[in-house]
This record gives sequence, structure tokens and C-alpha cells, in this order.
Amino acid sequence: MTLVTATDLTRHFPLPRAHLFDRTRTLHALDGVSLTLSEGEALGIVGESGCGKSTLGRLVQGLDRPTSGSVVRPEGPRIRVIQTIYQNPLDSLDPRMRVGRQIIEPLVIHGIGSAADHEARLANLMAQVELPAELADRLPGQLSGGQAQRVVIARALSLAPRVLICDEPVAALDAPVARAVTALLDRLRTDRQMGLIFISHDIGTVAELCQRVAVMYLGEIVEEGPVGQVLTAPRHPYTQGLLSAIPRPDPGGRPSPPMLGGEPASPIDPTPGCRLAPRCPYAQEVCRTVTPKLRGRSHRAACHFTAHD
Ligand SMILES: Nc1ncnc2c1ncn2[C@@H]1O[C@H](COP(=O)(O)OP(=O)(O)OP(=O)(O)O)[C@@H](O)[C@H]1O
Repeated sequence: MTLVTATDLTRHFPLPRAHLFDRTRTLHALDGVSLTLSEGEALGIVGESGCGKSTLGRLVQGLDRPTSGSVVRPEGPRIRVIQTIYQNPLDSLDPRMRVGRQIIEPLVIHGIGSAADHEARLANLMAQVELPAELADRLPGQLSGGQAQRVVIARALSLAPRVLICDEPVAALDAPVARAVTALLDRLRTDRQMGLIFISHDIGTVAELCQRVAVMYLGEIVEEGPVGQVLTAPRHPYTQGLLSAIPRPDPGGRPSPPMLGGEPASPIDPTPGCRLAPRCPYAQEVCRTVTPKLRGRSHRAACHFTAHD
């Protein structure tokens, strides 16, 4: 069953003019992004910093309105059906409130259940995120980073969301802790048949956790499909470049140089054509003038010169 359908989402930010007679400039944070998320599915969103991943998450949850396009979400109060967790748990927690109280706070705010219910729910939520019950009396600053992120996850789960958006949830954690939290998210997804949108710079974690992945470049999805296909047989030069930039142990020789040179172009007033063209080793004249559309059935790529099924 489909939980989220986003259609042609665009989010533009008009930039203030430095001088009265300057023309208005517009930052294209997101341009024409469509995606779906099914029950029990984890969708990874990858791409360089500034490509629009967080903007997409905010629009899907409804924290920000699109300039155009639409999002269909599960039935029910928006705040309850979709929850987001962020990179730094301490930013989302009140430093002066005991963590047990913070986990059940959404139930109190929304008037769900009695005080006795809350106690039982708290014990259950802490067990689900594998936190010892005695930590409930601590303040956030007395927890490790991994424990604090588990508190944030427990609080998000208190409202039984159908979709959990995870915006770089393990980026601030040490590798073994990050792996444990990723494994927890995977278990919660299967147990609760939640949809996960997993925003990450870390392609390795996306490969482990997600069934599908969308690769973004400068506000657009350039490739999308089953993780196994996109990450082992990428069709878009941008995805190929992103994967070639991951350092791998190479017993035979030197690491291959990254395929894409330069920095992403500016998202301000982008020109027509493929946004990767200035950095792409395969770019031809058509790439500078005609915007390529996502093509393909389950594995889709937006490139004039790649194979499509
Ligand atoms: N409120 C805003 N006003 C103006 N520009 C914004 C605003 N929010 C985001 N942007 C711009 O939109 C673009 C996309 O930002 P976004 O945070 O979605 O990218 P991201 O891929 O999540 O980056 P990161 O990985 O660094 O978090 C960036 O160029 C950013 O500067």
C-alpha cells in the first residue's frame, strides 16, 4: 500500500535584491521531484550537500509548503502520521526535562491516554528502542549520543507514525553506534511496517538499510530505483561519479580519481538543459539545451545518453 505520493514538487526561494534595480533572483531548492513510498519500505535519498534533500523531507512532512506540486499523505492528523528525526538528538531534546517525560510528551500534548497509560507506553517505547528503563530519569546531557538518538526515536514512535523521515540520523555517531541505530531503524520498519525516508550522505548505510534509492543533484532526482541496481549498475553519470568518489580498499593499485570534477553549479536561476552538463565528461550540445526527463520503468535515470529499460 502506498503511504506517500509526491508529485512534481518544486520549492523556490526568492532571494532578496542587493540593490533596488537588480532583477529578482530565485534559488531552486527543489524542481519537479516526484516519488512514492510504500508501507514497510525504506527509500534512501542521497546527493551532495545543498542538493535539496532536507527541503524534500520538510515538504513531505508538511513543515513547508511547495511552490508547486502536491503531496498525498496517509489519512490522519499530519503531525502524527509522519515524524522526522534529525542528525543531532540534543537539538531536538529539552536539556532540562527528564527523558522519560520527553518520550511521552507528544501523548500529553495531544491528549492521548491517561497518566497510567503513559507509564505503560513509556516502558514499552523504551524497550522498543532498546533503552534500559532506568535511563528514563536522566537528563539528555547525561546520555551518550546513541542513547539520546534512541530517546528521539522513542518519542517519534509514541504517536505511532506511519512514516518516519530520518534526516542524517546517524551522521553524528561513531561507526559502531551508528550501525546499531541503523539496525534498530531497520527492525522498527519491519515490525511496524513503517515507511522510512532515509536522507544520508552515506551510501554504504543506504545500501544496507534501503530497498530503493533516489539520487539528487541540484534540486532534481537524476536517478531512482532498486538499491541493488542503482548502486551496482548506475545509469546516470552523476551517480557513477558519486560512487567512484567513495574510497574503497584497493589491493591492486591506486584509487581511481573521482569522475566528476568541480563543484555543483549554483541553484540560483539555473539555465535549461541538464544541470550536470558543466561537470559531465559525456556532455554534448543537447545536454546544454534540453532538460532530460527521468525515463525507465523501475530503474529510472534522467540522462540523454544512458540505457533505459
Ligand atoms: N529557507 C531557505 N531560504 C533560502 N534558501 C534555502 C532555504 N532552505 C534551503 N535553502 C537552499 O536550498 C538548497 C537546498 O537545501 P537543503 O538543506 O534542502 O539541501 P541538503 O541536500 O539537505 O543539504 P545538506 O546535506 O547540507 O543538509 C540549498 O542551496 C540551500 O541553501
